[in-house]
Amino acid sequence: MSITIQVSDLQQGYGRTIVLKDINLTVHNGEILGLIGPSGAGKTTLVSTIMGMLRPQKGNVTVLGQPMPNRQLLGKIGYMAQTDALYSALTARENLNFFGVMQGIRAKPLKKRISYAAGIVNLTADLDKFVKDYSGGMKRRLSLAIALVSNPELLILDEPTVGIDPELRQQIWQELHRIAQTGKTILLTTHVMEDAEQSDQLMMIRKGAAIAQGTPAQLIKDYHVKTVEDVFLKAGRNQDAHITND
Ligand SMILES: Nc1ncnc2c1ncn2[C@@H]1O[C@H](COP(=O)(O)OP(=O)(O)OP(=O)(O)O)[C@@H](O)[C@H]1O
Repeated sequence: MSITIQVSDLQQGYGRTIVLKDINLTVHNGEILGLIGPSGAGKTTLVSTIMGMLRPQKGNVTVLGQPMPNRQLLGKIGYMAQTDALYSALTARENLNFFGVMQGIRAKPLKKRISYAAGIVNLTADLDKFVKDYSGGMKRRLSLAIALVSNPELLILDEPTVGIDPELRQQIWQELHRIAQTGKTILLTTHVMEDAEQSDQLMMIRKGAAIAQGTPAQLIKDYHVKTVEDVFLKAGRNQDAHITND
């Protein structure tokens, strides 16, 4: 297995504010890494740094062996942001087409990829509706379809399952596992424990620090608890005890 993402001794923040400290992370191809943590923990900041949208304050980030930021790699990364960046005056199909063309996909394969991506997120019947008439959940699904359209080496999904019903969530997870099995790497952020349980590897972030890392099964074993949620709660208590003792 080769390494898709390598983060070494990362410190990141905005201006003088430090948001993340001492972050080390290795994600291999074919793996799904779940970043889990409470609101404001620094998940999006880490994802943005891996994408190359933010330059590390300290430390290094490489993606597919290249130091980030690196514009040339953007074509190999599919990104679903937390807030939907869609053209509401266009139809869903036109949005998919636009982003596909931006990624350099030729017309014939793009048509196929649009059918595939729309199918995964159950939007086939709504492809020709204007995005302004979409519900919030439909917009999330369309954003996910856009991230899937180019079949990228690395798929980065910021809270992909928000506003998505349990049945469709299951279907999306099946597809994410299938994509990973083809050797692609997936990084996603979530608040949802079911998503965490589905990930191959987890990184729990709280108050800007990585408080636990490993496979869900290993973490449950190491923390002597029954669920991933319990791991998170216990790791959080340990962190607070450390902060109080320092
Ligand atoms: N552009 C910015 N300028 C200044 N501070 C920021 C900026 N973006 C985020 N922050 C701060 O950085 C911290 C981490 O934010 P971040 O969005 O990374 O958290 P998160 O874990 O993704 O949260 P959520 O789950 O709510 O999306 C927060 O305190 C936030 O206020």
